Amino acid sequence: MIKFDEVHKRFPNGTTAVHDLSLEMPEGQITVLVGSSGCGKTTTLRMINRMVDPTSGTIRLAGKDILESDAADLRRGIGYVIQQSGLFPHRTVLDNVATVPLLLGWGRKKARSRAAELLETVGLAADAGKRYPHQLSGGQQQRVGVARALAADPPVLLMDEPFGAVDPVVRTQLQDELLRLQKDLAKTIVFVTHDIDEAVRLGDRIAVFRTGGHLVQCAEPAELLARPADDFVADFLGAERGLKLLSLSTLAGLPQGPAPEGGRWELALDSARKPLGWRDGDAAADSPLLPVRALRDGDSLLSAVNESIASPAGLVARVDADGVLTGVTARAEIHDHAGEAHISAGAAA
Ligand SMILES: Nc1ncnc2c1ncn2[C@@H]1O[C@H](COP(=O)(O)OP(=O)(O)OP(=O)(O)O)[C@@H](O)[C@H]1O
Repeated sequence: MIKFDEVHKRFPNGTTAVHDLSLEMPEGQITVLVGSSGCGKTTTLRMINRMVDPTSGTIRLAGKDILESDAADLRRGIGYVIQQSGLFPHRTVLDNVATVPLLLGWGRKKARSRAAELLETVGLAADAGKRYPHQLSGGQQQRVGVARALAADPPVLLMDEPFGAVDPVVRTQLQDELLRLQKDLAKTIVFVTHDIDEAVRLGDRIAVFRTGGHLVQCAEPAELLARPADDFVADFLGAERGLKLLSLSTLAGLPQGPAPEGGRWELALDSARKPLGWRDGDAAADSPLLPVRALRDGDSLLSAVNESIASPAGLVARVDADGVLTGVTARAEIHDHAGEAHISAGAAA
């Protein structure tokens, strides 16, 4: 969908922000650009909607050289989301989202009804539309920013550190929301972050840059984690690279056995057979239960490793979609499986 061919950007002050970049961003996928500060991610992004023009090289969008398009026309097909949401402070949230449809001549009523629909799509209550941006939390403002970028239904979405300014819990919610939206919308998304966990979570492909605007490696997350191209990429991925890889596999397929009975640890269940906690047979009868975090098949192998360490019984409780116990899996089994998952990711890469 987007193709960079030997693209170079040198600013008038002599800084080379992007160095001979050749990179493809496939249609309907999320390509994440990562790298430390100043390595050229934002410049790369802004060249796609012609906020910055390359010094040399070609960028094609759906096969067409973007320099041949009128910049305003080009931008109509490209949504843009930035860190501070960039909302107009004196317009209501609804009117902020309706901005582009109004510019496209949709008429006020249609533009507003589209805006209201989008606010719901991004998980905001209808009354949020009547408020002004400063009356919303940072996370809510980011949702409005996403809604506004989607307003004209552009095939391409550029997102520059969109969730950088919110706390980790809200950030995870926004990431989940984006993945949920993307399942239905299948936009071509280019997403800039310097958070490698965010990149692994969101990216279909991850492009790692280093200072001077050099692309070092572009690969699917599992390949990147299993086979970093060099020490720079390995360092950037961090010492927990093996654990991050486990975040990409799920528990599905891991055998489970019956919950233990008669030993020291017993799983307390409610009347619907949902796990309540671990009962310690050696403790006084009225002792509180120890916490259990039951996992579903779709949960990651990383959360299973974590729970297997946290579980006093060394067992992970497994539940179905309704939270009802299906069985337990032992710590050793999970660790063996995690090791195998790691080896096969390396071999497949
Ligand atoms: N308009 C400009 N004029 C001169 N130099 C610029 C300009 N814009 C960016 N640069 C420089 O180009 C390099 C790349 O900047 P860019 O913003 O693309 O990096 P980045 O990877 O997005 O960084 P960050 O993560 O800090 O946002 C930096 O050295 C920056 O100082």
